[in-house]
Amino acid sequence: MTDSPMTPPAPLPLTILTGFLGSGKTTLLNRLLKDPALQDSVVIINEFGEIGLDHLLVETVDEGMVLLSAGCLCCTVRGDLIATLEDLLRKRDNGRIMPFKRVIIETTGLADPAPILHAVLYHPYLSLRYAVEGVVTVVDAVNGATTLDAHREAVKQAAVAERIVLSKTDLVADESRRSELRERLHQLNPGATLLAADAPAEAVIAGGLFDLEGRIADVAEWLKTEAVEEAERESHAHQHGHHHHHHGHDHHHHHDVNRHDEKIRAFCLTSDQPIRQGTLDMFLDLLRSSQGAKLLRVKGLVALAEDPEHPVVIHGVQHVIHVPAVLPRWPSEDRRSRIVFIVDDLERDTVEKLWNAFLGKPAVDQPDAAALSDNPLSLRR
Ligand SMILES: Nc1nc2c(ncn2[C@@H]2O[C@H](COP(=O)(O)OP(=O)(O)OP(=O)(O)O)[C@@H](O)[C@H]2O)c(=O)[nH]1
Repeated sequence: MTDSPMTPPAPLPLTILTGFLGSGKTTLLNRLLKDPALQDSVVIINEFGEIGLDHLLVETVDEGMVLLSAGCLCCTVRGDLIATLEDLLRKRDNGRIMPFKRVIIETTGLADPAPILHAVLYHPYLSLRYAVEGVVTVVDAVNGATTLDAHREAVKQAAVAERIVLSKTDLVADESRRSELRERLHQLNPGATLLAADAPAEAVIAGGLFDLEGRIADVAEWLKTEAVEEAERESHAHQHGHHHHHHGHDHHHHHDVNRHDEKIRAFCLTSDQPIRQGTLDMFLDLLRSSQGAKLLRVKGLVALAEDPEHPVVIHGVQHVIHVPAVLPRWPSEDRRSRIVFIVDDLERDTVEKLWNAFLGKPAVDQPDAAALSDNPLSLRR
């Protein structure tokens, strides 16, 4: 297919690579960039990330930008990430740099990936030219648990990830320690795919919403609603289980009430009926304005009543909820609208009530308007 002046060019996949200080981001990236699948990538490293990419450098193409051996460009951002992303597009469009096919942003270890996601998703032009594939978070198997206990940034990085790469497992001989960390990460972010440090490049960087050719890949994989729903059932059963052994039994599970990740949870809301565009917009807008800071991540696939054949993909981070893409078709037989929420200190119930109210669904614990007026015992005549 050739691009005519009328059709906008296909958006370039963009991946955000994050992970706590020293977790192994650069090590992973160095390995990935040698993979042919990631040729023609641009890597953007922010100003604190001055790590040893030097041995890969072959040629300086522009100020602050270097050509890596594997056909990747690398640039270090000192200022504005937005300006850099725009500049890269301009140079690519003018043929001044290679026609890169993908952008990878490596953040500093203390970064919250949310503002980076915001920057791209909310930008009127960048959001058209870049397709955010998601966040890849590196978690170090040696220090992972301690870091999660001590730093909320690390918990957030893991909570918003599409994929979590476990590094340094070679340094942890004790399998039970490794599986404990895996279990904790799964509780924190049931939708994330857990990968080994030597996982193939495509699995780490792509495999999200878009594949390496920029085509829409497996949205179900991206949403992972089943994993989220299952984790919800488990945690529900777990809570109920606790009520039954109230009489001073030891608890097998050690619960630290101060643990950062206890308040971060994921859940999934669905609807069998297509939703009117206006209703969806109002729901998301009200949620965003009332709970914005607590919405670490919102992602979904929604059937609109106006055009049920073409589902829309919802992408949101905290105060910004963006509708970047209308899919050409449903990715599977399942045509339910599904929205996955990753929230911080926000009850499922709060969001669900709002959702039900907007969709006109009767709430479970309170009768809807019709039930009230039809009820013979109701005081209304
Ligand atoms: N044994 C082992 N060492 C690793 C692994 N991954 C990274 N390392 C080592 O961990 C140290 C930190 O790795 P980096 O890749 O620099 O970590 P980073 O996340 O980029 O670090 P910052 O950018 O400084 O936050 C280095 O000494 C790496 O060699 C791994 O899977 N196994």
